[in-house]
Amino acid sequence: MSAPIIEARGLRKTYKVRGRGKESPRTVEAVKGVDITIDAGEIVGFLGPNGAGKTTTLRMLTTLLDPSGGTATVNGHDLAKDPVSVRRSIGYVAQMGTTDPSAVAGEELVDQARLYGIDRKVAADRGKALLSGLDLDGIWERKCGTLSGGQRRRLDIAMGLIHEPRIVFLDEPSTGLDPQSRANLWDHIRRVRDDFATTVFITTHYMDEADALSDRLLVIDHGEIVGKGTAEELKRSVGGDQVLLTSTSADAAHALASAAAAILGDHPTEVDGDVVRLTVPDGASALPRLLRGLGDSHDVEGVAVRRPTLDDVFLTMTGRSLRDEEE
Ligand SMILES: Nc1ncnc2c1ncn2[C@@H]1O[C@H](COP(=O)(O)OP(=O)(O)OP(=O)(O)O)[C@@H](O)[C@H]1O
Repeated sequence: MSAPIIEARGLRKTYKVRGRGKESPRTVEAVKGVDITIDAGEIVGFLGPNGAGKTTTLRMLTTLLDPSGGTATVNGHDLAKDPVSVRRSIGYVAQMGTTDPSAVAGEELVDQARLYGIDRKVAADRGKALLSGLDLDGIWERKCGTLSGGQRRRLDIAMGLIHEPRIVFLDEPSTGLDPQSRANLWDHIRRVRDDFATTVFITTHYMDEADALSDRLLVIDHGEIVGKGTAEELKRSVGGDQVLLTSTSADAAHALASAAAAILGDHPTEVDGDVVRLTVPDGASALPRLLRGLGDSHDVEGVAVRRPTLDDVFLTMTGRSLRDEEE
């Protein structure tokens, strides 16, 4: 196995905040000693509610912010000892983007490449290929301010990739985009990884984004990593799927619950009015077995399988809903 492309141990950031008026200064422990291991070519979603510590972690890993403690290597370079090599090997796409509305898209790309010492002609060729790969053919001469939100975000990503970094950090890339542009952006991010084998580290507070895009997730809350794994693994860790059976009455539901237990074995079961809720490891395979076993002996008016969401994962891990935090 090759060495991880990002490895952080006990990474920590404490902000000192000046008190207002006569208030004494206080400290905010934004990131409390996180361990992060990321392999080359992964798309890793860094999921957490607002204020969880995502941007702070990302700014430390991209050398924009000095850690208060801990160590990290990025692409084999030590964050503290060799920040210049770290910077050269990464692309960073900030939440707000970096393009100037009055600048021409192609010139922005070439100027960005020049910062890395890339020849103008090479930069132009590379920029055009990148724009084409991101479905942005034809915007080379356009002023950045005239592009749609989705086009502008894809141009930001092209800016982050122009020097062919092995890792790109994307901070909340789809904030402010409509659902269709978001899904489209995810396709493009996946394509970047597939075409250029780029490792993608993406912060998000959107569960659907983390779920749809990431190979693996790190869930952060109050500056601590509270979960890691694939979306499937995390969902499985909260106890499985729910099979919902609607019966004809509360009495019938109790009888149905007993019959279900006899067929499927002992699983957590709740009866709520005329609904029976069973928690099983794999709802999709349990349901046909259950219905076959029940036959016509019970009146079942409706069935549903509810798979856990990342919100259920967050709720189980923190006792709070990610959705509440978003609101
Ligand atoms: N410069 C700063 N000075 C003081 N406190 C800060 C500073 N930057 C961030 N914080 C605090 O640190 C904590 C983590 O903030 P951070 O921006 O890393 O969270 P986040 O998960 O990226 O949130 P968001 O999704 O809103 O960007 C929050 O409590 C925030 O208020």
